[in-house]
Amino acid sequence: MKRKILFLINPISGIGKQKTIENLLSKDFNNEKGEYEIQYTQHRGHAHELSKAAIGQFDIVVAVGGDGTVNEVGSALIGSKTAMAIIPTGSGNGLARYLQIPLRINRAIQVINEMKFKTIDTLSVNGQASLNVAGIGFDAFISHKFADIKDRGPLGYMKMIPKEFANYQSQTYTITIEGEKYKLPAFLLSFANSSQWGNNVHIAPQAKIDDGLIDVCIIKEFPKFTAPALLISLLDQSLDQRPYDVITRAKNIEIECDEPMLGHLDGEPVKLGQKAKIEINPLSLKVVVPPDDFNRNAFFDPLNTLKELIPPLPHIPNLPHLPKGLLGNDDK
Ligand SMILES: Nc1ncnc2c1ncn2[C@@H]1O[C@H](COP(=O)(O)OP(=O)(O)OP(=O)(O)O)[C@@H](O)[C@H]1O
Repeated sequence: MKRKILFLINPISGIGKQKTIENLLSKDFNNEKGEYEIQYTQHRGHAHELSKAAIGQFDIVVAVGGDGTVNEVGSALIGSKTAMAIIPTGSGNGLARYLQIPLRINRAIQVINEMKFKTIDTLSVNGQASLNVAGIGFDAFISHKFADIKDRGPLGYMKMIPKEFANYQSQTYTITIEGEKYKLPAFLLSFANSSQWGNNVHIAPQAKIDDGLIDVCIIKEFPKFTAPALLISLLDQSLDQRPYDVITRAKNIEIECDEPMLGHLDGEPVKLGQKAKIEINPLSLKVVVPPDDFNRNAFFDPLNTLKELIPPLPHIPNLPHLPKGLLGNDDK
């Protein structure tokens, strides 16, 4: 069966890799599997509008961009039969990396040729969708700053984060997880559907995208000189082993704060007000993923080969409640 595919290209995402896509599509897209159309997004929100209009007209909408573009496309397709595919050309590409979609455009096109589908969970934050990771606190503050700069790409983040970190003040939040309330100062609160923000920075190393649960990560206020240890644990996927931070799983979370909260949905800045309600929407979005042996059959990649030699971390069981000892009863 030939499928109808719409490529939506965000021309400002990342560092401009997407400029080669029309050439690569004419070379690498398998015309026996489908026929495609291409549209370029013209403004923020345009990919969402075009994706909504594509439901019933197209079988697959391809987000060619970063997590912001993926959020716009995926949020429009939730609950529909139209699937989302990704060609990662953004700055972080968190969801694409989690789903093991190659970062090289020609390889990502070959994934689409394979037409393998999977259904994933999505999150809702005050009624707005997040597909990868949503958050409140320092990461949200960075997403608001990043939205205003022209210097995109991973380097843009690397320049901005240390500068903003030096002056950032943690806020106190009241957190209700599955009916239990906690009050504490936190550097950031993350609500993870996949395991990573992007660029292989893992906020929730054990998160599974189809388990019907949100991995809630609370990074408590900490002395700034201990930041390198936190950074290492984010990079080597060991945040869940640090005694200072809390990762638990839940279907519903409520966050309250005396000040209006800045939030982000997949890296896109949002204003949340003084109350945020986060819920899981289980198995609500159809996506295109690589077949199991796709990356194994790729050309020899020494870094990937090395990664495969490292045994995976054991899967932690679901934790119904926050470990109270960690937060201290005075915080309740
Ligand atoms: N033509 C356009 N002009 C300006 N902004 C656009 C245009 N098309 C899309 N956008 C917006 O660009 C923003 C950034 O896109 P995207 O998130 O895909 O890239 P990125 O930020 O470089 O990558 P990542 O999210 O992976 O870090 C999104 O908010 C999107 O809505």
